[in-house]
Amino acid sequence: MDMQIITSKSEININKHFKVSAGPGAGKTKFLINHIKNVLHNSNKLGRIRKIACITYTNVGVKTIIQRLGDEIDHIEVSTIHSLLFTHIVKPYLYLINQKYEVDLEKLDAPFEHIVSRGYFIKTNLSKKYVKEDEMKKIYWEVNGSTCKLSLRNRNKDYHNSLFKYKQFFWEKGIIHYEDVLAFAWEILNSSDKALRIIRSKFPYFFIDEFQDTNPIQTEIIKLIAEKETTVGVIGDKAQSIYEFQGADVKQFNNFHLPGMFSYNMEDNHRSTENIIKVLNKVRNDITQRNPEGKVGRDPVIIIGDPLEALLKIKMELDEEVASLSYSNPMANSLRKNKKYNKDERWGAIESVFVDSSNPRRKAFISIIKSIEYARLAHYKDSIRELSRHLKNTDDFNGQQTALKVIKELTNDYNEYKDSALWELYKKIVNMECFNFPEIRESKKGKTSSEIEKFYKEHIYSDISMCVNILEDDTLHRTIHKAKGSEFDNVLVVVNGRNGKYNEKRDLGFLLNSEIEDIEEQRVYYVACSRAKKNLYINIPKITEGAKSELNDLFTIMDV
Ligand SMILES: Nc1ncnc2c1ncn2[C@@H]1O[C@H](COP(=O)(O)OP(=O)(O)OP(=O)(O)O)[C@@H](O)[C@H]1O
Repeated sequence: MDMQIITSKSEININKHFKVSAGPGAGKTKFLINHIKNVLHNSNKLGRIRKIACITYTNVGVKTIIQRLGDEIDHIEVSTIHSLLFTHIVKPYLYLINQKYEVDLEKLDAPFEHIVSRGYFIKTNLSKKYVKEDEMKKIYWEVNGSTCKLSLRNRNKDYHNSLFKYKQFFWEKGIIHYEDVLAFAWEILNSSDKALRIIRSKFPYFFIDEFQDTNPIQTEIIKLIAEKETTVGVIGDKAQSIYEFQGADVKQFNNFHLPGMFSYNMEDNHRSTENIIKVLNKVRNDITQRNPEGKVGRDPVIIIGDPLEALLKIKMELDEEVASLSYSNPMANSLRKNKKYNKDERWGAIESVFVDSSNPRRKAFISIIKSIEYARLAHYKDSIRELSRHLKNTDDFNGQQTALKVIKELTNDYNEYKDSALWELYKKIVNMECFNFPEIRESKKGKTSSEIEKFYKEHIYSDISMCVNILEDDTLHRTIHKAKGSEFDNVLVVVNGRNGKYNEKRDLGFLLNSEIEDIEEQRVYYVACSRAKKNLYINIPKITEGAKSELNDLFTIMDV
């Protein structure tokens, strides 16, 4: 079938599978909203328990779509793929395949992000096979015959049995990870006609936004569901595929085809000004976007110097809100907290920077810090969930009531410990007597302190808390990965290099020598730039004369 050009307002056949491909700001999400309304008004397949499944990549995306649907949310389930599959397939039907996995079904509540457990890793024989603990972040599932198999990214060897054993330590506690949800759901649907029939009958329409970041198992699940009864629609943009590290594979979107499927394209960019679209068109070779509303603004700016100073300067000049989009969590947190990013410090995920020889204490402390930071952003659900699993005693509400009390106290007293050594928070926590971990033996006067005592006494709370990854970040200062699908009037894109080491050829490559089809990092910066409606700023630490003359005609170049 040929590709047809549509706009976000076009009406298409509601009972045919479809795929929409288009660049940023083309109106894909707007089209999806209009299409859902079209289905709601014209389909006779919907009912009280027969709904449209509308899948988006993050919970922030879910919120956006719900807002954009307005009052018309009956007969629609807007959800992330993990949440939908967990609720409708894994939770009710895991028992069908659980003989093999032995998940504690009584304790199974909701899926978790996989955080590498040193304790469980040590209990496997993986280190004897020269697998490093850190590599466990790269664990993934792939379809293998009628079941799924565990592997490690970038490793060809078969580690399935050992990885399975590692995972079982979580499963026997009722903990399953997001990646497990997809694997379990696929296996259930592949082996149970009943489960497949039920999901098709619950969802006669299945639409998926941001499909360029689908992973191979998700694609297989969608194909199974689409075989009959359910109409599937996928929407995406190959240049916005930025989750390769989580197993997303853009080929899945490019090659996605269903029998009888219609393919559509959209050509315009309704979001940004002509000046910004010119930059986007320079980065991208496969399409040239137009600016149908003729929006014109100021030239984008390359601003050289410290990111926080750049942000403050732009805010002052525009006298408007400015969103900052960074590659790493610590940088995003630093701009949100108005605290300078120090590239000489050891930045990284909190799990990798937090040092403590006692595993229960380390885990509890990481959770306590995460929980405080989530609560400060009013993400109370995540905050309570993080904390309640470390409490000494549970209550009638699975520890949630006690967790809430603790969180309230810790957030009220935030100013007392935020700029002090972690030791302040540690003493506070010990006094609360709510957690179950061994206390740190403090050194006597004049004696050398242990590494652990030093760590707690030499690290400032606010530095460590910068390493917390905000799960569902809807603040103005986020990582680029969390800005997918969003848009802001004014955007500052922070390009500060890998681990604070800036290399112009590599880091500004998306503007100087674009290879976005091959280099994910360049796509990430492309996505960031395309979030801007009115004003785009790109912050870099320095610039060469060569780059200046190359970028002069599209950008204003200035120092902080
Ligand atoms: N036909 C249109 N006329 C005017 N504005 C439109 C039209 N279609 C979309 N828009 C506006 O353009 C902006 C981008 O639309 P939308 O978010 O749907 O694009 P998208 O293709 O999903 O973007 P991305 O992939 O970059 O997240 C939104 O502010 C939307 O309201």
